[in-house]
Amino acid sequence: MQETGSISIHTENIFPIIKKFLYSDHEIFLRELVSNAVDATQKLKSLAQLGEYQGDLGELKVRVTVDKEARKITISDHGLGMTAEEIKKYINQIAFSGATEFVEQYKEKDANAKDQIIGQFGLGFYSAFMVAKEVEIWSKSYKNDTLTAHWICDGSTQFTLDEPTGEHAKAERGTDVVLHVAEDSDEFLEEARLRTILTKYCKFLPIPIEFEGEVINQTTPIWTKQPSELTDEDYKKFYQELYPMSMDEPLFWIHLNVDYPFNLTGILYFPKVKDELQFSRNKIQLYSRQVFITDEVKDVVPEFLMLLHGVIDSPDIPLNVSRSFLQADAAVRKINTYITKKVADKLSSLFKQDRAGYEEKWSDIGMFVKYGMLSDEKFYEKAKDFVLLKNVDGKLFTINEYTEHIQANQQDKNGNTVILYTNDAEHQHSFVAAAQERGYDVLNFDHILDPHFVGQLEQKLEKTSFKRVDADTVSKLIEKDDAAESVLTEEDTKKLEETFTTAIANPAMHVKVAALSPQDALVVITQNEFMRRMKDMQRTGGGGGMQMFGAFPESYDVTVNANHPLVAKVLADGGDKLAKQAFDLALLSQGLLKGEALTAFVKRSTELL
Ligand SMILES: Nc1ncnc2c1ncn2[C@@H]1O[C@H](COP(=O)(O)OP(=O)(O)OP(=O)(O)O)[C@@H](O)[C@H]1O
Repeated sequence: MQETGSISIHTENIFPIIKKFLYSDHEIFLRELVSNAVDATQKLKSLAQLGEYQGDLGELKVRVTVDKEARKITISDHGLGMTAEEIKKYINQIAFSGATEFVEQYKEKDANAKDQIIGQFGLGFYSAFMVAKEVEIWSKSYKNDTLTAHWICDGSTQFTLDEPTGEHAKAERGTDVVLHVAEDSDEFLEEARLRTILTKYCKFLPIPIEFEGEVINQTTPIWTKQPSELTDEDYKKFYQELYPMSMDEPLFWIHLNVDYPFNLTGILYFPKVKDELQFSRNKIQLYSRQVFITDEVKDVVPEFLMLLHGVIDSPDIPLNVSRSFLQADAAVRKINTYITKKVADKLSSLFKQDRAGYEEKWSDIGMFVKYGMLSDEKFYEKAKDFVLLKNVDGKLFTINEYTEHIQANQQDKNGNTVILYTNDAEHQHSFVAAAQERGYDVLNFDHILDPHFVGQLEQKLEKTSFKRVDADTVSKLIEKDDAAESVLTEEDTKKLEETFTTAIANPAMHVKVAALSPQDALVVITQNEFMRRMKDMQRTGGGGGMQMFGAFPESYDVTVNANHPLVAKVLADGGDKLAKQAFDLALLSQGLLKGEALTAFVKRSTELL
């Protein structure tokens, strides 16, 4: 048997679901109803432009009022209104949108209609029942000779509709939606609460919204204008309006404006960020046709750009967003890619057009750039030409400039370039100084992201490795052919190693004797680059397989310089005291000598004097 048919829905069952679960936040009822009122007004303006309405437009405001005593909230507009027939069609049929129908009907005549009308699902109106036990509509259509339509519904599937005349007739064109607020929604009868909601969602709606006698919105926010109409001051002023609490001016901004393959406008500001990873999320505000949706932009804006501030407005982002929806939405993915590209292009042009200005801002934008490179391959490809590396003298280089800069001096015997860095120039001063004495350059990688960044650069750059200055003795940092020869016999080498091992008496310190230059220190304490990096990564949340390295105890290499003039003394009788002293001095120079060991060292030094 084969049969086709249509699936039926029982309204009694589906209705509560729409009311309660469609929107997670009850406060958005106001956004929905004000949006409808704005739509009704925009539609009337369109009709007037097309000559289909020739009457007087009057003052096109949307008014919101609250009467706490009578437990009523009223949303009134002076828009196109509805006849009783239209209420039956648009309101009584859930999920039939008059907005969509209007756009369809007029899209040929009025190309802008699509961009101006907010509604699209035919569901928004019913969000009123999230806070109201009864909703009334009083409406009068713009069409000549129509009666007032009066609709009442208590949130069940029953409604009444009549066309009152005489004193009950509505005098003016437009619609009043009256909510009789339910007992459990008292909060929405508070003026302050309503004002907060209105300012949150309706601050930039294109039609004036009056609440308790005061217009609460700006109808043409600057992102809807052309960049050529705007001055730097306009952008800064708008920033201040968006973030009244912010003390700092933004560093620079990007005015977004696309209409193909999706629609998006907005302004993204680069704020001043201090060195630490201060993730001030929830800063970018997401709008759809000037209606605020959310400041949870996680899925629309790439993670690394969450530190940016500003607004994004896209009608392609549905109003009733839910997270899972956003993630899956193809338009949202495209927006994400577009924003990344725009930001990269902006940084690139700043870098090219004003290198000095760019360098000045580097301490603020460096983190965005590095984070972006780490989290987005496409961004890496663009940013590799404008990411800057800073050396210990404060000079900034691009990657290419830097490799050029150290080319002559910092190649090892296998032709690999070795980039030296410190993560704490003060702490590792003796190593930095030793490297500089050799004519090496040392980079400053002291940001929390830098261990990851170093890892990334090492993978990307060919024949290049990174070594922290304290990873080895200076002569071994970059291995050259001119290795010094040891002046010690094998027996003395062994004895020297034993003397030090006994004097140090710490299993975490691995003593080895090496032939360094006589000018180098007698003892150098280093930490293996690989192990240390793994530990660093683990500390900053490298996660996964990195965990195991954290469990290893700290371990250091203690290199004793076989060619140092003092070696003879250590090898002589009683040399262990000298060995201990030399080891402590090495610890001291790295800030590793503390507590009891430090006291003992001071005491021993005094005795020696
Ligand atoms: N104040 C109003 N004036 C005139 N018509 C209105 C008004 N409010 C609602 N309508 C009509 O009722 C229809 C349904 O409204 P509803 O809010 O449920 O859906 P929508 O606005 O079309 O879409 P969305 O679910 O995206 O908000 C609207 O499309 C419109 O035709």
